[in-house]
Amino acid sequence: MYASDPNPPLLANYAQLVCRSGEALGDVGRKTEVVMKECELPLIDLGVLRNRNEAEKAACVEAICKASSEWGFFQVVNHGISLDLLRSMRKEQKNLFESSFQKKATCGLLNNSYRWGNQAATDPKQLSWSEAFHVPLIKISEESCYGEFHSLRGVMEEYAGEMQKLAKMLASVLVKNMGEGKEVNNSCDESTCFLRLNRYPVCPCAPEVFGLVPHTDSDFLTILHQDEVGGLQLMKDSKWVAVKPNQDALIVNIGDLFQAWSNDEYKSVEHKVMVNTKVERYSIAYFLCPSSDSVISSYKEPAVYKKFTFGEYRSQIQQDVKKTGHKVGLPRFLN
Ligand SMILES: C=C1C[C@]23C[C@@]1(O)CC[C@H]2[C@@]12CC[C@H](O)[C@@](C)(C(=O)O1)[C@H]2[C@@H]3C(=O)O
Ligand SMILES: O=C(O)CCC(=O)C(=O)O
Ligand SMILES: [Fe+2]
Repeated sequence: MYASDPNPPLLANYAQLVCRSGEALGDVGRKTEVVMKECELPLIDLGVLRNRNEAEKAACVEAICKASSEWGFFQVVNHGISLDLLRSMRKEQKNLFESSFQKKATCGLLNNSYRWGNQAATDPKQLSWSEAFHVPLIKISEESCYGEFHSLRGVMEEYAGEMQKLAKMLASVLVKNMGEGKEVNNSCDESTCFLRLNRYPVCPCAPEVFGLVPHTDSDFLTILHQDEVGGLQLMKDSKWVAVKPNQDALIVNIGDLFQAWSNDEYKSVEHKVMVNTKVERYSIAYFLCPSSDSVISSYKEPAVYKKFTFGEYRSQIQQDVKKTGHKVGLPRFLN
């Protein structure tokens, strides 16, 4: 590795895993040989919610809730976030990831939130061929997070603010549809939410290695801004389908907390990222999370899941990942 090499030592990590587990890639490789069907996620025009036509507004709300139940995923256009801001954020993200692995890993950037691969993996199927900065929103305004990357700060602050507004608006639509008096908004703020900048380097072992291992998100909902490369896949009717990138749209997905609160009405769907041998990929995810002491319980009886706090949920996940190498998630809390 050269001192200026931007890539984390994923190949060495991977080779070590293949030797340690003593197995060929088996399953992972075979499954991905199947040619994927590309799907267009339900497309929702949020511009409608800003106009005065009540019937159109009601139809838009219905479309959001239907997609959240049937897909757990949808894409939104006319979301109110300027395309210039999305472009600037992407440019800054690339500039940051182009710096050396050494710098990203050791210079305390973005609250020391840099991570790569999966150091806890004991099996090639648990490896994620990617690097990320997983940043608490509350740190985004701190100058000390940016080192030499001065221009990233303003853009990231604006981006996080806009994502926060959009996520809360969508959450409020979903909550109102459940007929709930409660609001998600009170427990989610700058001190509880996260922005995750992802980079998926070119992978010589593609498609046998995941860019990001199959998982559900552990939050209320996620807003994803992906580039034009593609690679995101989700479970639909027990099959993996590939999401067709749309540069005008942001992708929204339901997380575990909304699934539990809505008593399985909204679905937190498993998704993963595939990598390829030719071109790197970038994405940014915004996670709408509550405080650790927030209680998550079904809005109606009989409840599918036991009551839990977000803190309890997260520590159970960490414990499972440590013990078994993968997240168990909601099934741990079934009644
Ligand atoms: C090894 C893991 C880290 C992760 C939980 C997991 O078991 C599998 C997916 C990872 C992921 C991806 C999306 C989110 O960024 C995240 C916070 C989550 O809920 O699942 C991470 C987890 C993590 O980074 O701790
Ligand atoms: O990069 C992507 O498309 C998905 C990222 C993701 O699932 C995550 O960060 O939780
Ligand atoms: Fe995810």
